[in-house]
Amino acid sequence: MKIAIGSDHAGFKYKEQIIAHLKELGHEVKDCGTYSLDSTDYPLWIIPTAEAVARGECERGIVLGGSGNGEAMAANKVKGVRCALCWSDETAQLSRQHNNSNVLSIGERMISIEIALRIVDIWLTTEFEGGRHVNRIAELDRYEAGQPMQ
Ligand SMILES: O=C(CO)[C@H](O)[C@H](O)COP(=O)(O)O
Repeated sequence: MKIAIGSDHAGFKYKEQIIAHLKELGHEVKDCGTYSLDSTDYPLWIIPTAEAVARGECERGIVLGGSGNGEAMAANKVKGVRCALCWSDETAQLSRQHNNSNVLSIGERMISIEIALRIVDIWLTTEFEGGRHVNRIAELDRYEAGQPMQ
């Protein structure tokens, strides 16, 4: 799978470790930065990561920051992106099964690297359930396309 990944300074260390992990698993990685621990603004790196997924260059994306909150917000500004902030096995699993998330957000200051890597593994290998969730996502897509909810 081709995976885009991006972080700010607060997610940089885990980004580097997750890149190594993904490569060990045989995935192709597009590193969208940042490239150092120097303080920076997360939208600069997260939006391009999400855009790589939205335009189909990458199948999935992973974004990281201190909490992962702003990173999820930034990624979800990009049309076609469904970014989920995950902090446990179950949130990672459900973000795929119910939400068909195509971008994963992780907060480096919130969880250990061991949990982060397990979340990545679960998120990459869990399938979307479909069924009742298909229409819910279609409703989001319709709203994103400018159609009224009712
Ligand atoms: O998680 C984040 C956004 O949601 C950022 O990584 C965090 O706000 C950076 O904080 P600081 O500039 O204090 O290192």
